[in-house]
Formats: sequence, structure tokens, C-alpha cells
Amino acid sequence: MAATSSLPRWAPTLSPSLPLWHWGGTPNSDERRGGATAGWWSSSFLAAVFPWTRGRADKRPTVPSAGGSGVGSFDGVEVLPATTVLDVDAGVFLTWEDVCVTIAGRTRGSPPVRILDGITGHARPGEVLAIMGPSGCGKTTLLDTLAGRLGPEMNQTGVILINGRQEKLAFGTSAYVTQDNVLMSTLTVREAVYYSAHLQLPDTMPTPEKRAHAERVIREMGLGDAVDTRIGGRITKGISGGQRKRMSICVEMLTLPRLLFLDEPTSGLDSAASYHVMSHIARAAVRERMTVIAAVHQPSGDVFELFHGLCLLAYGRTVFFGTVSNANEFFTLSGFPCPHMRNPSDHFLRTINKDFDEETVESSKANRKIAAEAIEILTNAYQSSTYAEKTTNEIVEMKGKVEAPFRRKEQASFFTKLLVLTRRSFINMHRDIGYYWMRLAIYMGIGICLGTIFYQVGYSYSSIQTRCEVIMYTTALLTFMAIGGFPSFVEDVKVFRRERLSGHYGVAEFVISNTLSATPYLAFIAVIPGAMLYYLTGLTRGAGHFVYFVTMLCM
Ligand SMILES: Nc1ncnc2c1ncn2[C@@H]1O[C@H](COP(=O)(O)OP(=O)(O)OP(=O)(O)O)[C@@H](O)[C@H]1O
Repeated sequence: MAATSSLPRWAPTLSPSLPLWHWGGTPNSDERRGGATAGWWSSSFLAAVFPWTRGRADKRPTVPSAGGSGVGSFDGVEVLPATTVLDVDAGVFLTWEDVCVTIAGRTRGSPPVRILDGITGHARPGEVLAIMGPSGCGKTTLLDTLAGRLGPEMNQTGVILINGRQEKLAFGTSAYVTQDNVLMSTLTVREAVYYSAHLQLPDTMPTPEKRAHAERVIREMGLGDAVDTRIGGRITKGISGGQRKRMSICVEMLTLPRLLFLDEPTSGLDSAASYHVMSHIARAAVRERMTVIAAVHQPSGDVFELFHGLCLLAYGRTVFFGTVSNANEFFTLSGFPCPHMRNPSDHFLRTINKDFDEETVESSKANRKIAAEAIEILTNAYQSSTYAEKTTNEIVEMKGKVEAPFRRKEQASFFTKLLVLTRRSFINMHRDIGYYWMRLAIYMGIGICLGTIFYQVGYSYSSIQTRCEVIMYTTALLTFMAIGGFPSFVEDVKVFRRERLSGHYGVAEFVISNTLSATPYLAFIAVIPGAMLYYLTGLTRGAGHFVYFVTMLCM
């Protein structure tokens, strides 16, 4: 657990019976409730309504970490004191037995395709389990299955237990870092993590503490130099791919979940960054008794040594499950010893990758075994080995553990989430040049074009037809223009999907906050060209036309 010296002055003396966000002892309750929080919100509200004031709000000095001077350095990466966000819930002993996943065949009548075939294993608190195997072997599918995120098109069988019982993990208990880093491109690193902290952490936690915590997690992920850089996306270049990956981990690490799933946490990172990120996660796992399951592609020797357990898959089957040190022994005993000076993880993956067997056969010497044969030998050897027996015994032992059910972690209130999401959405719209500002320019262009073509249509009977044409053209053009907003909308929905799956907020908060933030913007970009068109065409009799134009433009 964290060093008490790093605890903030209002932090309680930890007791195992205290829930995560139960912070006793509030020497400065003013600051907690009325002072800091209200202050932040008033400035937030100002910045939300007038986004151009945001710069000033963001330039406020950041609150120093609770640990004060306890910041050290580790190979150039700042290592901050143990976090102050402590959890006293039981650890997660996750076991899975004979897990099979199938998907319907591509053509009607064809047999289902088996993606996972009888996978058995376990993960325990304080340890990092690595799931490794060639590309397409089922690592992500296994993670999705364990996290309860399989798509409806997949069929799953087998027994997955948490502390010996079937349990749906409550909010804040588990987190999942996906392979594709879905983030809001218009925000800076600091903003994205702050907003996430405000969405996930409870209202009872003082705002300065949330910010300090977010700042600490950012630094622990080695993002200290990129805090004010925008994430970037479709149009603008922002942080690098590796930094995006670290950002994704950062956001999910904020609540220090009991169970953490990581899909390719080191992809896109250089070997030093991979090591620092994984070693931070491994340290956090030990310190906070987190259960970490990571699907990894090609770990360097240093990173590989950080893993406690290894689940080696090949084309949906288990090649090996056990400790990292036993894996080497198992490969040697099965006739595939790791060559001298070679990274064991490279050796394992090379031995069981059959995607390039044809090339191997052509270039191999007489009696060299191709990967398909090696997989057959290894999977059979594993099933009858003492390692498989040991895994079964450990699962039986873990199933016998009686731990109290997990409590749902206290979360931000509906109102707070709504405010945070509305503000974030405001900023996103304000900065999304492609969607809003270009749209305004194009609408004005359309307004001028149509207005000059149908200049002063007049009020005679013959002008009725012209009026109809104006309305028809406006409708048609704007309907096509609305499609231009799709890429931004799709990006927003992706972020929403990720955050909803993680339990940060629900559909109601998303819909309300987007409506609140989008309405003034859309009305703004609709009223100006609408008024221009209204004035140029001379449709001055009949307010209905104006309302119609504005409504259409808002689409
Ligand atoms: N929805 C799906 N429909 C059809 N096939 C699927 C689906 N999802 C996964 N698969 C197949 O299942 C296999 C395992 O996929 P999965 O994404 O789990 O592999 P992976 O080991 O994570 O790969 P990578 O390391 O390249 O990310 C692949 O052959 C993939 O094509």
C-alpha cells in the first residue's frame, strides 16, 4: 500500500473496512465543497459558455502532487510517490476453464468457426499475466471473453469465475484498454485526463485532489512533456502513436481498477517506453493488488521479465500456461530449447507461428520441424504435463477463496457528469474547424449564392413558384451538407462507446450533454446564413420561412 508520507493532509488512516472513496478527516471542508469545487465550476461554466476564456482557465497553476517533494527520477522518467487513491477491496482471483468461442460460418450451412478452443487459466492479484501468441491466435478474443465484452455474433462456453463465483464486476472494479486508442482528438493530453478524472472520480473527492491525481498518472505514464499537446486525429497531427497508447492506459488507470485488461499496451512504443510503461503497471499491480491481464505482441527481454505469468496461445489453443520461468523449461523439455542469446519470447513466438510455414519448408534443412508440427507437439505435451495439472490445482484453490463481493465504487453524480460532458463537448465543437467553422463558411456561401439567384422574389402570385424553388434548393443542399458532419459524429460515438462500456456515463448523459452543447453552436451557424438568405430573397413576409430556413440549417 502507499506510503503514508505521500498521503494528503485530509486522507484518512486507512482501514480495511473503508470503501474506496470514503475519505474521513476533512480539515478543510470549505475547500473541499464550497471553495475549490465551486470555484472550479464557476470558471468551468464560464469557459463552457465562452470557450475563448478557456485558455486562461487552463493556465492556472496546477496543484502539486499530494506527495509533495517525493518526486524522484528513474532513467529519465519521473517516478512519483505511491498514489493516494487507495482501494481496500479484495483482490480479483480470475479463473477460466475450458473456454470456447465460436462464430457462425461465413456462408449459410458452413460449420461455425472456432476462435478459442478449451482455454484454461487464471490470474491473481498483484501479478501481470501476459497473453502471447502469433497475430490472429485469439488474444483479443480471450481478453474480450474474460472482460465480458464479446460481441453478440460470438458464442461462448466455459466457466469464468471471479473469486470463485460468477460476478458481474461493478463500476470502477475493472478497466479495459483497447487496441485502438479511441480518444477525443481536439483535447490536449491534460484536458483529456482531467475530464476523465472528473467523470470517474466521486464528487466527494476535492477537485484539486482529482487534478493532482490526474497530473500524477500523466507523469507516471511519461507524458509530462506532452501535457499541453493536442491528441490530434483526422485533420491535425497531435501526439505520437506511442503517446496515444499511453494516454489510453492513463485514462483507465485513474481509478486504479482491481482488474485491468490491456490489449497491446506496448504496441507503437519504443523499447525504453515499453519497459517504463509495463514496469509502472507491474509496480502498480503489486502495490495496489491489481490483477493485470495483458495481450502482448513482441515484448523485449526486459519487458518479458516483468510478467509473472504467461498464457501462450496458438490458433485458439493453449500451448503453455504457467510462470515465465517454467515456459523456458517446458519448451526445452518438449524439444524446442531456446537458442543461446535469444530472447525467450521471440523464440516462443517464432516456434509457434505457422503463417509462414511455406517459406520455412522451402528454406529449411532436411529435418527441421515446421510450426504446424511444433504447435501439435507443444499443445499435446502441455495437456499431459505437470504444468497443466498445476494450473488446474491452482484454479481449484482460487475457487475456494471466499472474498466479500465487490462494492460499486463511488462515482461522480449525474449532474457533475452532465456538466463535464457538456463542457468537453463545447470545447470539442469550438476546436473542430472541419465540422463547425467550415460548415459556417459553406452555409454562408450557399446563402449568398441562393440569395443572389433568387434575389428579391417579390410577393406576386408568380413568385409562389420561385419561393417553392428556394425552399427546395435549400432543403436539398443542406441535406447533403449534413453528411459532412458524419466523420466528427462517428468519432464522438466511438469515444462514447468506449466510455460507456467502461461505465463512465450512460446514454442519457451523452444525449443531453451533446444536445446542450450543440444547440447554441448549430443555431449560431444557422442563423447567420439563414438571415442572409431571408434578406436577399426578400422573403420578408412570413416569419415561417425564416424559422424554416433556420431549422433546415440546424439539421
Ligand atoms: N467478429 C469476427 N468475425 C470473424 N472472425 C473474427 C471476429 N473476431 C475475431 N475473428 C477471428 O478470430 C481470430 C482471433 O482474432 P483476435 O482479434 O482475437 O486475434 P489476436 O490474437 O488478438 O490478433 P492480433 O494480435 O493481430 O490483434 C482471427 O483469426 C480473427 O480473424
